Amino acid sequence: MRQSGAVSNSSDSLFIKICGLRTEEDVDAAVEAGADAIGFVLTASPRRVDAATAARLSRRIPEHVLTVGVFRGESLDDVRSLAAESGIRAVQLHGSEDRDYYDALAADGRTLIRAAAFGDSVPRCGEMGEDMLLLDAPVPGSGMAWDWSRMPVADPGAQWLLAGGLTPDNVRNAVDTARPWGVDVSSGVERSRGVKDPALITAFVKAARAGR
Ligand SMILES: O=C(O)c1ccccc1N[C@@H]1O[C@H](COP(=O)(O)O)[C@@H](O)[C@H]1O
Repeated sequence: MRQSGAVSNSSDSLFIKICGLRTEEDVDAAVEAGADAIGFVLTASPRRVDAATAARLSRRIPEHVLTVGVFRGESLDDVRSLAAESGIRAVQLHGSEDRDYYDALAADGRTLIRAAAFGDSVPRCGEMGEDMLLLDAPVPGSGMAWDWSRMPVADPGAQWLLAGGLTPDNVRNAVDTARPWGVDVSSGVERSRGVKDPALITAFVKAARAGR
């Protein structure tokens, strides 16, 4: 792994990313609960924030928590300028970006997360030079789950995150079944679409790490 993108878990346990945060209250809840990464959606979504808001919220986040910008289909120039303006350290890409695109962001020193839908062929972490691979449902941010039970027979490589339809109620079973390096959640910690619930954020982190 590139040194610039090196990522470690805060507690040598499951890596936990909470995504789509928009308020100070939600950011504080995620940090206090022990999240390893916090995501800001900088692309079209009910959870979208502008770069200035992401920058303001990022200033509340301690250094050991990775700040992530989520993108889908933006040009390289747009991602670069939004990442610089918001001050996020990692970039999560949901589009069909090519290797040159990844390499350019890596050269900027960004940690890279490649998002892919789980399908017939399982992608491997690092194929595009990314630091983490996120395996998600076909529609990201929809709250829809996929068949995690297929994961023990597939091998996506070291630092892969399970996403798609996770909740405080199902995350422990999902982790025990699929054995990911980390998990990522958005819809499952919301009281309504795009509106996070701090109590659900706390419950998610607690449930994900239960017994660890
Ligand atoms: O949250 C969104 O609206 C979104 C938009 C565009 C790309 C990704 C998005 N979210 C990502 O979706 C997964 C899982 O979400 P969920 O828990 O099933 O709602 C997560 O990685 C988000 O970062």
